[in-house]
Amino acid sequence: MGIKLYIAAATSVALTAMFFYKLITHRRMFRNLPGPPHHWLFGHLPIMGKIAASLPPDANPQAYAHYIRKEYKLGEFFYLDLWPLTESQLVCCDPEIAAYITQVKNFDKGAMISKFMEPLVGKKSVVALNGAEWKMVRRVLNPGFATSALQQHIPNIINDACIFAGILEEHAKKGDVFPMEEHVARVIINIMCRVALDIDCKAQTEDHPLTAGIRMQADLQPVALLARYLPDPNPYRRWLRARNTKRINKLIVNIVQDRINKPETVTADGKKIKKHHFVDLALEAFNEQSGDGKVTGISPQFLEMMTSQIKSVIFAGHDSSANTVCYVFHELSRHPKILAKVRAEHDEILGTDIDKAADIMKANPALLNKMDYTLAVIKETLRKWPPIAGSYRFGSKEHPLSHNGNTYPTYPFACYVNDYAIMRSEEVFPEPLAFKPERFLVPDDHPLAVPKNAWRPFEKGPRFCVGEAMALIQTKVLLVMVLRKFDISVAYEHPGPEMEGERMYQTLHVTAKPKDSMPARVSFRK
Ligand code: HEM
Repeated sequence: MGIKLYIAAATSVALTAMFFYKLITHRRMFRNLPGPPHHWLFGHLPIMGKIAASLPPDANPQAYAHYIRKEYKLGEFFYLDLWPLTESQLVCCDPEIAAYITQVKNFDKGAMISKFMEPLVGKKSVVALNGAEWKMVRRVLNPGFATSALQQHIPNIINDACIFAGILEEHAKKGDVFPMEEHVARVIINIMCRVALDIDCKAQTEDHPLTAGIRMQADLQPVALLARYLPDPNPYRRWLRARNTKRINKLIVNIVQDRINKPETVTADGKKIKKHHFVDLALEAFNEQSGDGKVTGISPQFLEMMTSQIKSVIFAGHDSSANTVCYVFHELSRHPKILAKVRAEHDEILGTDIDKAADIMKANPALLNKMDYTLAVIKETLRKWPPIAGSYRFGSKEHPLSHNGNTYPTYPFACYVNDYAIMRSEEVFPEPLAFKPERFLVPDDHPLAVPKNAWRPFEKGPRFCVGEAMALIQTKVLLVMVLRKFDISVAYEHPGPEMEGERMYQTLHVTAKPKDSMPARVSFRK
């Protein structure tokens, strides 16, 4: 007994000593590094706490580093000592430093991203993989989202947008207030499922099990501040998530198996019909890489890889796109002159008969490429309201940061390329809180012109968003089908918390979702 006690006491003394040794050496790393005031015992945790307390409790944590930078007048980059809560960070708020990390060196994705995304998309997701495995999966993903494949989907995207317009029409007749994000998310899920899986899950009008599973999984993500860093403390939620994951996986595996067993489709004269759905193109690409030209044994590993990628595109794609559409509606509702210019552009390109717009676009999808002003509006929305704040990368011993003649370590830090801070920076985007689509239309020597590498809502470099083209196409189509028919307004029914005067601030969902899903009212255009 005596010996056991002695061993227990000695172990706890040794563990405490190790903890304090780690604490002191860790905190000392920050002595000469730029950053906000540093506490010898707590590092920057009190600063994080202070900034979090100054914002609404459900504000998306992607904004924290930006507000720390503003509050402490920090420069192009700074360090945050957040151990033991999470990895300590090198926060990058400058386009050129961001380019160094993501475009020039393309540092590996960091651990934070796997922690947050794994419950949604599995262990083998393109979003979190690195090295050769990532390269292989990315090659599999690219063809399904290339512009040539997407062109084939435009008629169906238009059909989904027409159903969405019909749903808004019902709301316009009722004059009710409804959560806009929920409707937009459903139309986008439908589009994603068509493009990725070649299924019409009728997400806008029926409760397909896949739609329900996807929405439920997103809603089960823990959103409290600490839950982003620590394991989910709610065992019931963890169980629900695991059960829902099994259901979603089963649905997707069945779809993939059906596609594998599906006979080749051929034309009357026996030629193979070119495939354009992601699931088929991904299967083809996997086959090519496996070298035998045919999927033979469907191994559990293969199915895990496929399921993970399908979930990745659906989760990475639907939430971010839906949130973007909501913020476009929001900005246009309070900028009537900009809205009038968008409508005028649609009239000019598609004619003034709104009911013919769908057929005209279907007959000539290239018309969407002519909508320069609409594109500028979408880009400005993504600048101000990026659904994903940036990229977490592992620092590298071999590649420190050179800045103004000095060298700074990137290792052992998580390099957080903070696109949110870059795109809301006064020095990079004059009047960052103003909504100015003309930033994207002025010549390079204009004071408003966007500096190189500064607009990065889809990130840049080899790991830029695989769905960028698709996100832009579906957003344009939805705007065309809706804006000339309806006036949309944000309709919070009660006063409540705000961020920088914004009632519709970004909260944490899978990406950055508008507060309370954007309560909205729709009326027929006056
Ligand atoms: C407005 C809509 C969207 C925005 C703002 C957006 C933004 C981003 C950003 C910032 C990243 C990089 C994340 C990081 O480095 O950790 C990313 C990656 C990714 N996005 Fe998107 N995205 C959007 C829509 C989509 C769509 C529609 C898809 C579906 C195809 C998609 C699929 C992906 C995938 C698979 C990755 C991981 C790429 C890789 O690591 O190689 N995204 N997205």
